[in-house]
Amino acid sequence: MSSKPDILIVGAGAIGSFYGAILKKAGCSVSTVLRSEYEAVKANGIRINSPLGDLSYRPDHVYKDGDKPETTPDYLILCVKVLPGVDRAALVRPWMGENTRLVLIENGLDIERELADAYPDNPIISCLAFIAASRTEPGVVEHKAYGKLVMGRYPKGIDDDCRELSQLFMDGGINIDLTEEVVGERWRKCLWNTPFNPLSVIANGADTKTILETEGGEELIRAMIREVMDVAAAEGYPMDEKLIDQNIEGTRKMPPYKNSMALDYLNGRPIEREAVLGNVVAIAQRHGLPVPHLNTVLVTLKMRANLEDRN
Ligand SMILES: NC(=O)C1=CN([C@@H]2O[C@H](COP(=O)(O)OP(=O)(O)OC[C@H]3O[C@@H](n4cnc5c(N)ncnc54)[C@H](OP(=O)(O)O)[C@@H]3O)[C@@H](O)[C@H]2O)C=CC1
Ligand SMILES: CC(C)(CO)C(=O)C(=O)O
Repeated sequence: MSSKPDILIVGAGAIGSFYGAILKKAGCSVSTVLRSEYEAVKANGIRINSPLGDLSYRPDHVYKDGDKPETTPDYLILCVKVLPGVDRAALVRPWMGENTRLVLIENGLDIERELADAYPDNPIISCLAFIAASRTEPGVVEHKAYGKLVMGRYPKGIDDDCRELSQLFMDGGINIDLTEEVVGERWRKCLWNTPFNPLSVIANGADTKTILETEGGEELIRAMIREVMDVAAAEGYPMDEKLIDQNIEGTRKMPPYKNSMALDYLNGRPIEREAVLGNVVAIAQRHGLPVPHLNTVLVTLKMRANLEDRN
């Protein structure tokens, strides 16, 4: 029996499968809850093609929605897309024990609240993933680059659970930044995701190079970043102006890149519009702050969704 914590990944897609592999490498028992890829993973395990080497593994248990587990995990890592109509609190309910720590590795803003409300006695660790990974076929994940996680206790602080989990990820070969202010870090990541992800969808799956090099593209991104910054400041998370240049310069240095929302759009999957953009606009409205660029993009995406009968 391993003395390492038991891990359960709910939603073992690109992110869940990859970080599950890292914890497996660190010696943890790692089980998964799957939906469409259940049969494939049960039969063949999970294959991860990665610059870090062969990270393929067989989960200790492979569950599907509706299964009843015999034990509950020490850490439940939730990695489903944050979508309207997906009740994440209900999704994890069968697997939550009294002492289970709930870990979110998901994009977006204000995405912890529904889980904190549903499980007030379970600690929540909120994480931001800086990684390029995607599913290529059932049970197969292509990890292209990066992998760092920024991690902190929600709503704030760093506790022993954060320290234990971050050490396990580091043992598995991943860089971790622990933060006292994970909500502020979500805002900081949204400086990038909130402009780039939705624009790439409106632009029919455009990559970062196309977005920045199209005439007027960089100006549009800058205006959107500034609006996100204004909303963050109104929420109590002021940020340095320099971050605008840093986000642009950093993106220009990357090879042309299609973010996770662009990939969802291109693959006909629902996009995380509300988590990444709608919530920012809603918070701006609460503060009476005009965010004309963000709002235009949001409404255009809603029109597109109506036309295509998607979310
Ligand atoms: N991919 C990336 O590079 C990055 C992703 N992120 C964020 O990480 C999060 C996860 O993204 P990613 O891994 O790419 O997404 P994927 O779509 O690859 O994975 C999501 C997984 O959740 C599963 N799922 C959804 N609903 C259920 C359910 N009811 N029961 C069981 N499983 C379910 C999906 O199954 P099914 O196949 O049936 O839909 C799928 O396996 C998102 O918030 C994303 O924004 C952040 C940074 C980078
Ligand atoms: C920042 C980035 C681009 C990769 O980590 C991401 O969050 C995404 O693809 O949605």
